[in-house]
Amino acid sequence: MTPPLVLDIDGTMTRPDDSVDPRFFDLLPSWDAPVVVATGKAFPYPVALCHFMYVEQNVIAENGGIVLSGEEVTRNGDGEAARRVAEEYVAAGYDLGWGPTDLTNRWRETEVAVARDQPLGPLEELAAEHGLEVVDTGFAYHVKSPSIEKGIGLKSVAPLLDRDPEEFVAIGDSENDVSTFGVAGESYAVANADEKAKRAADVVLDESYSEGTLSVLDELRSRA
Ligand SMILES: O=C(O)COP(=O)(O)O
Ligand SMILES: [Mg+2]
Repeated sequence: MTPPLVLDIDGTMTRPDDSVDPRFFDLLPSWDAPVVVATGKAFPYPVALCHFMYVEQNVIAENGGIVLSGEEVTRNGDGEAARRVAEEYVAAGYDLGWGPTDLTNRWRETEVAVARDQPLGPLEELAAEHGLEVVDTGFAYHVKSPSIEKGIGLKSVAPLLDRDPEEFVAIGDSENDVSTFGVAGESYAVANADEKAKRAADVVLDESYSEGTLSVLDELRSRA
């Protein structure tokens, strides 16, 4: 029996150029267990990814700020506080770093993302003043509620899929996957993962990015 999966997107389903590896479009629709996409990205991104991969929309977005399974959507976290941090950060002369369109925050509801080329110190200070934290995913700084994590999202999605969280195999690349690794029964960090993810994972893979993730899926299928 192939196990249910909880997969991170950036750094895990993607190739080094940040594109999603097209092999998942062939592999995941026929995976005979639930597949949950768990990401720090704004909600529309993973929903669209599942739609175009023709995979059921089981999504943990915004690091657990929004959780979707079937028709059920739950929103958590203090988006208002995160937006106040962003306003004060910009008022202090800094920039969120995404340019005039800033789609990543326009579609984000429960946290704020800041580009990694922006100053981190002042952002962390402002976040702490508002009871929030900053998580570095290797792709962006996320200003978020400390109590919201992907792992908590997995605990809420699993029963909706008639599964225990421990049945899931988790694959990820950064500190925002550590909580998922703690909840899933089996966890893998791709070779490009940050130190926190590598320390938290059961296994650190030799291969990076989607190559690493696909090697795990191949192995899981051979077990079935
Ligand atoms: O949005 C990010 O910064 C990272 O996204 P991820 O959690 O899918 O790696
Ligand atoms: Mg990632």
